[in-house]
Amino acid sequence: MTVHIHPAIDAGSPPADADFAGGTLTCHCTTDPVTVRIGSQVAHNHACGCTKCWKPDGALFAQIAVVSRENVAVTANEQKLQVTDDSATIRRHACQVCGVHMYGRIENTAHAFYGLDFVHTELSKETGWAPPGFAAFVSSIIEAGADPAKMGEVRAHLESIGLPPYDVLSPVLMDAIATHTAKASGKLYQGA
Ligand SMILES: N[C@@H](CCC(=O)N[C@@H](CSCO)C(=O)NCC(=O)O)C(=O)O
Ligand SMILES: [Zn+2]
Ligand SMILES: [Zn+2]
Repeated sequence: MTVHIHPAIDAGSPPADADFAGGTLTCHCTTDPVTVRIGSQVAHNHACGCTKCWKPDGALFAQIAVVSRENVAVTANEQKLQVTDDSATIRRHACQVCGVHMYGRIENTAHAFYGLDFVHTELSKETGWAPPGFAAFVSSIIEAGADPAKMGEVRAHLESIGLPPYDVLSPVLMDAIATHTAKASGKLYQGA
């Protein structure tokens, strides 16, 4: 079986451009598309298997990265955006017409990732974005209907294309969350 992860990832991601300063994300509407200007490079780009992140039709995974919220600006047709789930930590702003998620924002100031927005770089025509470096929430693809018997094959394929598979986030991000929690509870000195 050939495993298809995501069209942009299957095609092979171009390398990051060291001087890359961002680009414009455009939704899939053929008329009056929503556009979002990203004013910097992104970080922690990854394949995400969770059920909440937007995936192109037929894709097993989403491709999603983070960027400082001050570098995210809706530049056209903002009236078409609606939050998919008000109760989610990440408030995903989706085009109501085509369904594409344009950015996800954390409004909880106490959250470890407050200040970061979640974006799908494949919505931009520019090249030079940081490519995905790992796969997160891999087991979650089962929740979306993937065959549990195929998980060994999916994980082996992710490894083979340089995306180490994790069932939560990457160790770097999980350590960042735990550090934030430990500082908040006083187990770790705030200045560490
Ligand atoms: N099994 C669940 C997991 C969903 C989940 O926790 N997703 C993560 C990662 S999204 C980007 O990497 C998360 O942080 N979610 C918070 C939120 O969505 O608000 C499932 O698959 O649904
Ligand atoms: Zn749209
Ligand atoms: Zn996700």
